[in-house]
Amino acid sequence: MRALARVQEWYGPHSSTSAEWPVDALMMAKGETTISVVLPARDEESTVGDIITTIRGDLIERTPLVDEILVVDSNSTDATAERAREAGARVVAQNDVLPHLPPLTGKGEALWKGLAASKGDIVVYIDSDLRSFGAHYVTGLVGPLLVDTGIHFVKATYERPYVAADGSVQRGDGGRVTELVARPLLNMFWPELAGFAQPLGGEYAARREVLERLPFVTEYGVEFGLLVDLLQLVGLDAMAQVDLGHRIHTHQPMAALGRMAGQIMQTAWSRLERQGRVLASEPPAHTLLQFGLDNDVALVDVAVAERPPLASLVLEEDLA
Ligand SMILES: O=c1ccn([C@@H]2O[C@H](COP(=O)(O)OP(=O)(O)O[C@H]3O[C@H](CO)[C@@H](O)[C@H](O)[C@H]3O)[C@@H](O)[C@H]2O)c(=O)[nH]1
Ligand SMILES: O=C(O)[C@H](O)COP(=O)(O)O
Repeated sequence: MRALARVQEWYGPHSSTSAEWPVDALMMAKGETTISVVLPARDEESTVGDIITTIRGDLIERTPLVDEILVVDSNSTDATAERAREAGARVVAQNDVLPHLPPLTGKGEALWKGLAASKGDIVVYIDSDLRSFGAHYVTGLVGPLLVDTGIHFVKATYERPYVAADGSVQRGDGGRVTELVARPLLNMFWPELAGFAQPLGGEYAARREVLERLPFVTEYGVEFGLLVDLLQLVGLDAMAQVDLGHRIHTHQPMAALGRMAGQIMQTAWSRLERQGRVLASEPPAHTLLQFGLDNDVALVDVAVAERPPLASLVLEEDLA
């Protein structure tokens, strides 16, 4: 656990640790508020089941804090959907949600479809590749929302080790795109968000009414886009941060992280342009030339698309 006292002033006024949100106290604060946990999952058969089993056992059966567990199967080719169903989640296929819309791809699309397919007043997003998950991830994220009506969004922070293939652990070396791309960009252009220590982390919770008013960038631009757009929509004072201890997940190879970095830079550019802070004489290129170990070369597309706020879609469909 971080020495929170030392970093509290940087984490912002609404910072806490998961230990400050015991489940019994949350049950008293919950009242009629309903809570959905939404897990995007692409080929996560080895981890998704254990995460759901923990949520179901601790936060539905033992203490009924959570009302719904929804897995969005993001075009998996493995047994993700079966493992999730066996463990007790409702599973929807990403492309089966709002099927009249042409499908888009990636994690942002999974999260937007998860919002559309879930019902809770509070939506908690949790990645499905976590190897360090505990029920305190969910209780920590919903705590500030249940007790303070002025808080609309809660983002996790944690220590992120790098776990090498041989099992050796390097403290502080995880989150490479976070440290090399996302945090420098935020510090340059949205310094109010610099206190979010893990801006790319996949664990956060928000009120449905707020999420439905936000556009969702597709692919891996989604977390960066949500943070910047939330700052504009609700302001920093409605955004909280909770320390969940540590986070271990499945590391992607460097080339995949290069593509992720490209998508995040495209997202940052789109927000700078939208906020009138850069004037583009031509749009940024969205191809990335990548070199492999054996001089193999690939030209990949790192463009991101965007889903409109869900509330605007519902309104359009109501009017049609
Ligand atoms: O097309 C996709 C890609 C990923 N995922 C799921 O999204 C989660 C996170 O994806 P992952 O590939 O594990 O991302 P990371 O390498 O862990 O990237 C980090 O940085 C990303 C960019 O901000 C965030 O989206 C991630 O949550 C965060 O963990 C996992 O459950 C995936 O199965 C999908 O559902 N669909
Ligand atoms: O947040 C990040 O930077 C990416 O998830 C990569 O994380 P990793 O370096 O721990 O694989």
